[in-house]
Amino acid sequence: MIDLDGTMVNTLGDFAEALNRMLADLQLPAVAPQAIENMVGKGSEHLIRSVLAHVGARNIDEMYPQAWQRYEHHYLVINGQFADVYPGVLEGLEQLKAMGLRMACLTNKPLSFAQPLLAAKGLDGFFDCVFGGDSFPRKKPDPMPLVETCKALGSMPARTLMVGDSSNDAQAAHAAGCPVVLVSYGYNHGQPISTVDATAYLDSLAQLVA
Ligand SMILES: O=C(O)COP(=O)(O)O
Ligand SMILES: [Mg+2]
Repeated sequence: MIDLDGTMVNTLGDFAEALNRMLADLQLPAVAPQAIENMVGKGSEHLIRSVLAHVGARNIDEMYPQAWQRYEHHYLVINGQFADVYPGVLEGLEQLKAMGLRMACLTNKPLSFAQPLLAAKGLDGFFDCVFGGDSFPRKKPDPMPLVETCKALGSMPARTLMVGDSSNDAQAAHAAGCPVVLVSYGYNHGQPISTVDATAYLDSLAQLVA
């Protein structure tokens, strides 16, 4: 099970672009990409609410439905244009595929954002299934998405590796009973990844099989 944002694709540019187009529509000030980095990983609603609070919006609950509608519109237009696959990802996925392993992409991103992004970056062919933050009633760090993904893969949690970039992924994996490997270059809410308990830490997905 491989996470998407911060693990396979650096989507910070996409988030910044879609959020700033949303903020312009709402006549609110823009946000810097560095400020967004710490807010990514807990799904779109958390991200939008955090950004609205960051720019000093009032009545966030009232504004939220329109903010989400503008964000979704803009995100789907720009999806992948300001995002890059991290070095070593393609190599790592090819190595895993060559071992005959079944693979799932498991992200908190909405499924309607995740699928076209994987396709645009040429990563969709590696995965037997793709699940988003809206595929199950609860998101990571809840263990539910991992438990359900293991079922879809036909694999026991204890024999199913989660690969991610944040404490969200690790917490969900621990609770689901899955081993977890974390990459050092992702987002992790602004905290060093070494502060999060994991089976191993990698600087590149190309190191995973070794
Ligand atoms: O919070 C998001 O939208 C996505 O985050 P994830 O791909 O790291 O799960
Ligand atoms: Mg992530």
